[in-house]
Amino acid sequence: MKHLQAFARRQKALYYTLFALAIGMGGAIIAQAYFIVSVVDKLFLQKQDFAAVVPMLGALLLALLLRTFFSYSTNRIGIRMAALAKNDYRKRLLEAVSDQSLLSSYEGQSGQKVSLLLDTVDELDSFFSKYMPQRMVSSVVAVMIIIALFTQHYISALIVLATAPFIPMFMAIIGRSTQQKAEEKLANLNAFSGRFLDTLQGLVSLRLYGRSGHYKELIRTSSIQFRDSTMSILKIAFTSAFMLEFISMLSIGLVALELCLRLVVFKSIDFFPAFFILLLVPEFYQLLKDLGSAFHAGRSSSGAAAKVEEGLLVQEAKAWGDAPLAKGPVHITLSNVSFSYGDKMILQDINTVLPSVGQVALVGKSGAGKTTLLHIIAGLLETEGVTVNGKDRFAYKEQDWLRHISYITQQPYLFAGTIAENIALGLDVTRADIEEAAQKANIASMIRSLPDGYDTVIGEGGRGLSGGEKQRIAIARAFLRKSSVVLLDEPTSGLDIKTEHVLQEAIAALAETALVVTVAHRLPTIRRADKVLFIHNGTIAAEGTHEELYETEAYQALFTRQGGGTDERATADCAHDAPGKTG
Ligand SMILES: Nc1ncnc2c1ncn2[C@@H]1O[C@H](COP(=O)(O)OP(=O)(O)OP(=O)(O)O)[C@@H](O)[C@H]1O
Repeated sequence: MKHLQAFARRQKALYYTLFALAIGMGGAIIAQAYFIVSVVDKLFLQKQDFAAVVPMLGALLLALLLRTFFSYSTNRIGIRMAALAKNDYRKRLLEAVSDQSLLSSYEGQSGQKVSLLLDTVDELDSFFSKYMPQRMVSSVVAVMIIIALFTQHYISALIVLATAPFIPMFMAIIGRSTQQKAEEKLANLNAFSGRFLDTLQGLVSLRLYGRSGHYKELIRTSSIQFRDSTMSILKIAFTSAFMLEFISMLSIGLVALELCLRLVVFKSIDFFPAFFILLLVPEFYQLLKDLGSAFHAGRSSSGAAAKVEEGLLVQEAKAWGDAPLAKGPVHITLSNVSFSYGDKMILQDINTVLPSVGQVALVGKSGAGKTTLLHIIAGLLETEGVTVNGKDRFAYKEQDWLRHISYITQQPYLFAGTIAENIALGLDVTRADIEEAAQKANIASMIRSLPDGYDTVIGEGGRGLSGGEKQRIAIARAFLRKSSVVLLDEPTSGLDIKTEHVLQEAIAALAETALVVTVAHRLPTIRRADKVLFIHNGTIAAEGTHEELYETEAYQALFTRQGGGTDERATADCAHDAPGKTG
C-alpha cells in the first residue's frame, strides 16, 4: 500500500480538499444530531408549539443537504484520484514496456501483459475511490464525534473509546489474508488472460493438430481457478462485514444500556445529552464499519499495486546519446561484435564493413545467428562495436537512428486500418506520396484492383493480405520513409516465382539509394547481393559475392540437402545452375 499512499499524498490539492470535506462532513453529522435532539426536546419534553421548532427544522434540512453535498464531493474526489492514478500507472507501464530491451520484451505472455495494463491497473481503483476518501472521513469525523461525546458525557465517550479499537484490530487480521488472496486472484487472472490470448492466437494450429479440445480444457481449468480465488475473496468480505456488524452492534448496545440505566434508573443524566449521544454513537460505528469495508477493497488494490510495481521493474534498454545523425546513406562498421543469449554465445568477434548502398545477404544454416545479427545491426540488441559514420551507434539520438531504418520481417504486422494508413504509419504525407511508394514497391496495381483501393480496411477485423503482399506493403513503408538502412528477413517459403520476382525488383529498387541487409534463404536473393556474409560457427567465416564464396566447402555445403541452410528451391536451383549465372 506504500506506493499507493505515496501517490495519494502527492495529489496535494485533492488530499487537502478531502480533509476539508471530512471536517465539513463531521460538522454536518454533529449538527444533524443536535437539531434532531433539539426538535424532539422542544416538541415533546418542553411541549412548545410547532412554530417554535420551524427554524430548527430548517437548520436540520440544511445540515442534511450539506452532509449529502460533502459525501457526494468526497466520492467525486476519490473517483478523480483513482482516474489520475490509473492514468499515471498505465502511462508508466507503457513507457516501461517501450523502454525495455528487446530481450526482456520476449519474456512473459502477451495476454498477461495486456491483463496487467488493463485489469490489474483497474484493480487499483478501489484504493483511491473507496479506501482513501473513507479513511480520511472516518478518521477526521470519528475524532470530531469523540470530542462531541466528551463534551456531553465522558463515560459514554470512554466506553466508545474502549470498544472502538476492536474494529481496526479485526480489520488488520482480515487485511492480511485479503492481500494474500487478492494477489492469488490477480495471478490467476493474469494466467487465465495469458492462456486465453495464447490459445486464440494459435487457434488455427490447434485445430489443425486436433488439440483444440485439450486447450479448451486448460482454459476451463484456468477460469475455474480464477473463479475460486474470486469466491474466496468474497467469502472473506462477507465474514468481515458480518463481524464488523456484530462488534458495532454490541458496542452500541453497551452504550445504550449505560445511558438507559442512568436516564431511567439512576436519573443521573438529562434527556438532551443522552439522546444526542445515542444518535452520535451509531454514526461513529458506522464510520468504522465503512472504513472496514473500504479497507477490504483497499487491500485488494494493494495486491494489484504489487503486481504493477513488478511490471515497472523491467530491464531497460541501453540509453542512447544526443548526437544528431544527418539524413542520407550511412556507413556502418562492426568491430569485434559478440552476442550471447544468457550463457549461450551466438556470435563472436564479428568484423565487417557494410556498404552505404547496395544489397548485403546474411547467409548461414538455420540457427547460425543471422536474425540475431540483423537485430544487432538494427540496434535492437545492445552490443558494443557497432559504429555509424565513424561514431558509436548509441551516441546518436534514438529517434534519428530509427528514422534511418526500416525493418521488414517475414510477416510484417498489419494494423487495423486502411491500406493507405498502413503504408503511411502515421507519417504526415500526401496520398500521392503513398501511391508513389506503393508503385515503387510493386503493389500499386494490386491495391487499385480492390473495390476501395487505398481505403480498403485491412489488418484485424479487415481484409487479409498474402505474405508477399504484406511484404510489399512493408517495402512501400520503407520507400515512403526514405530509409537509408533497410533490414529484411526473407520468407523461407510460400512465395511463387512471379511474386518472388516482383519482390526482388522492389528490393533492388530500394537498394539503389539505401543499404538493404537481408537474411537470405533464397538463391536468387543471395546471387543478387553485392556482398554475402557467410555466418558459420558463430562468426563471419567468409564474405564476398556468392560466386567467390562458392569456392569454399563449408559454404557449398549450405546448398546441398545435407547442409540444409537454404530452402528447397534454392538447393534445387543451385544443383542445376552454375554459381556464376544470375537468378
Ligand atoms: N530470445 C532468445 N533467447 C535465447 N536464445 C535465442 C533467442 N532467440 C534466438 N535464440 C537462439 O539463438 C540462435 C540463433 O538464432 P537466430 O534466430 O539468430 O538464427 P537464424 O540464423 O536467424 O535462424 P533461421 O535461419 O532458422 O531463422 C538459435 O540457436 C536460437 O535458438
